[in-house]
Amino acid sequence: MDAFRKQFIKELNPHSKVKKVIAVMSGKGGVGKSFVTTSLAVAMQRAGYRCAILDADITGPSIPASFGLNNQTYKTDKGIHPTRTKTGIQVMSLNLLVENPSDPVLWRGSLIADMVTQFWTDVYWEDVDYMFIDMPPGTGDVPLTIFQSLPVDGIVVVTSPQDLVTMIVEKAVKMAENMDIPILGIVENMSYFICPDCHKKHYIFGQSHLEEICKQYHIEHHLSLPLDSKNTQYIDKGKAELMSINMDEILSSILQID
Ligand SMILES: Nc1ncnc2c1ncn2[C@@H]1O[C@H](COP(=O)(O)OP(=O)(O)OP(=O)(O)O)[C@@H](O)[C@H]1O
Repeated sequence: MDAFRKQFIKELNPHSKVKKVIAVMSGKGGVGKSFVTTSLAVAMQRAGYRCAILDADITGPSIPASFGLNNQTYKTDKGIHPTRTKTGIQVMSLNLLVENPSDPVLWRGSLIADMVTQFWTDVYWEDVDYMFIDMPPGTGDVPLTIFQSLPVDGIVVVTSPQDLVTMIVEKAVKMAENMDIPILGIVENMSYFICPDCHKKHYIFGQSHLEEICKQYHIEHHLSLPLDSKNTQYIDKGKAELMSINMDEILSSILQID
């Protein structure tokens, strides 16, 4: 990281240990960024690494529900302890701190960015190999502040196959480039659907533009994920850790960070 960027980075809680930080971002909402964050953390934890999820999607925090987590945080002299999932993934989210998770968060951007920064400075993250940040959607003020405040080692961009999204994903890729943070891969979510009756692949949102984008921006790793109702059900029931999605293409890129 260059000296200019370093001066804005906030100090991690001195009791915490976090080796690598991966931000999962999308150019716009509704592409399944939280789903991909969850899938990456589950797959990486299954591969034997100690993982954490920092839920920075403050206005739509869906990570705790996908693991069936309720308010189980507590505070000691080391800081606020994150909640652990059944397989031991450490999770911190605003929804674990508020009394009523369905209350809307009516905060200005600066307050949201402050909250996320506090998840870095005040939470006690215990021996984390890979922390995944579920970023707020888009390329606006809040994601920008988070990228400037936290030492992100790499970015995974999530997209969906509509034509319109191509332009928006380019915005996300360019934002990463401008900040000089490497793009570890692009995940095209809901890329296709396999019909359970005829077993044919259907491209319900249209043809993919993933390869063109990756070629244009020299991004080596990309992955297309199907829309699979079995996985929606696992998430809805709070059993994300039972999903089996092959994320190897992106995991291998993450594992290459020095
Ligand atoms: N590939 C997929 N297969 C099955 N279900 C999916 C898939 N991607 C997302 N979903 C489901 O769709 C719903 C919305 O996904 P998610 O919460 O990740 O996205 P979002 O909040 O709308 O978008 P984002 O996180 O990009 O702002 C969730 O119930 C999730 O489980």
